[in-house]
Amino acid sequence: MHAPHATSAAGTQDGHEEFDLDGDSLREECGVFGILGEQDDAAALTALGLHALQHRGQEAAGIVTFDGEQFRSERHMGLVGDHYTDAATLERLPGKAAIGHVRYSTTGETALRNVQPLFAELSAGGIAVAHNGNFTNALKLRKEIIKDGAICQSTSDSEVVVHLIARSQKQRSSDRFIDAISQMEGGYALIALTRTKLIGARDPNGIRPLVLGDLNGSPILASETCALDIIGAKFVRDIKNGEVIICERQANGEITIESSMPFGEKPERMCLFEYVYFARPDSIVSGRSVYNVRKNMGINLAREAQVDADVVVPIPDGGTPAAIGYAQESGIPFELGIIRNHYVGRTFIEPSQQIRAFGVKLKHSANRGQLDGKRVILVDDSVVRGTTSLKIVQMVRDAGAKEVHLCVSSPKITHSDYYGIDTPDPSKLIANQYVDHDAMCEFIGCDSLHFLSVDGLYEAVGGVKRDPKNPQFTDHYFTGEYPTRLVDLEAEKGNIKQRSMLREAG
Ligand SMILES: O=P(O)(O)OC[C@H]1O[C@H](OP(=O)(O)OP(=O)(O)O)[C@H](O)[C@@H]1O
Ligand SMILES: NC(=O)CC[C@H](N)C(=O)O
Repeated sequence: MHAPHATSAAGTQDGHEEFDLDGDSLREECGVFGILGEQDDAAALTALGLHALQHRGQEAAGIVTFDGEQFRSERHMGLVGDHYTDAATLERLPGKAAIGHVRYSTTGETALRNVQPLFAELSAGGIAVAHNGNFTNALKLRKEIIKDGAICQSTSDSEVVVHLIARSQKQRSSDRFIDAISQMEGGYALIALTRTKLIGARDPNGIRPLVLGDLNGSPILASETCALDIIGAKFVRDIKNGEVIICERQANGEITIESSMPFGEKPERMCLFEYVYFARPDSIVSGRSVYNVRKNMGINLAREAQVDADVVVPIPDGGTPAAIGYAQESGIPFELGIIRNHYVGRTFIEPSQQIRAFGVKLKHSANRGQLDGKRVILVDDSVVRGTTSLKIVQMVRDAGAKEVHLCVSSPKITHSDYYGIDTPDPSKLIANQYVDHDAMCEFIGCDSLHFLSVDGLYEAVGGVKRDPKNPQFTDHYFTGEYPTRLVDLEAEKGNIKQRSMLREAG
């Protein structure tokens, strides 16, 4: 969960560029925001919504508006605040309707051509599409449509949906949209903007979140409720897993909302990592306060891993709510023994292991007064490669701690994600490098090492243990049980590479 990776493109013998679809570190996802409004300020509201969703993706941001006649698009590499705060940019994006996206790539390189929303001219008018998630059969479908004459403009999995919408024989844009997504597998929260409609959809398992909001009668679709809060919009409800929602501006100006369940109804399986790390603590995901759930994780961890110590110290920011829960349950005082430098953006850190390790020091520093001579319990939300833990344990020891115990408020990560989280190759996960628990503890350099159990995590989030026959959440990173087929991964024997003739400059 570090900074954006650089374009990972490598030349092949025949001169094509290959893009690694399987990055080497666990990172953010993407965020989507859309509004079908009444005022000519849809771009400004979308920029605010995207700003609130910035934690979900820091590589690039884009907004597409429709002003009644014309679609307008601005897509930039970098942060929302770098591009969408000045009046001139917003003036170039007039219109009452808009969708926007913040990106952290999971498929396709970090380049402008992959920045969303993607836009296409269809025979029935234009359509813009923004996607959080990852399709597990996009490469297979992409090969098929290219063979059939499609001209792909990006290397993103999301573009396949746009092509399938264009190829659909259905009449209404919403039916074309449903036709397209019914061919896709994987995890997605998708939103689309046509001349009259704002469309949203969640994958049948509901792996990725999407909520419906309302701002004075204008419907809003957003990845998280924090994007509604920033503009003073009301939370209406979660979009259901497998639901397609169509908000439409009728000829008389009235906005109607229609919902359908084209794939039938089944229980939701929200991604547990939204609760562990991704979502903002002030968001409500599937009816649960992310902050409270994280505190529960810390409470359950304190019950499972009882450590005799003087102080509980979070590794900020991710570990803070769980550390509060741990301290409350154990009765051990909570202190800010590590201070985070908020001016080190996630983008500061470059993707080589050497510089990434350096980045941890830039970001965190020891608050010696709270650590010196103490037995310290460090609490973090997750351990992926172990880079953060290794450095921070050493830092805390250097600050005079007598003992350092690392308590992690999620289970060991043993499997990669293919639904929108950019995870390392499984061989680079520390839990696979050090299968022996004591060896992992020794490598990290702590006196003891504890992970929350899978059941402890389930109870913290949903109140009950995991049902092994019908798991209530998506949890493959901890269990290896994937909720969908992994079509491309199986077809490409684990080595998913997407070939492109173009290596984009800049
Ligand atoms: O084992 P690693 O590969 O080091 O990854 C795990 C670390 O990454 C995340 O933090 P992040 O750097 O995203 O910062 P944040 O907690 O401030 O969001 C997470 O909270 C862990 O501290
Ligand atoms: N992290 C995401 O949700 C990324 C969306 C899409 N798969 C992309 O790479 O652009």
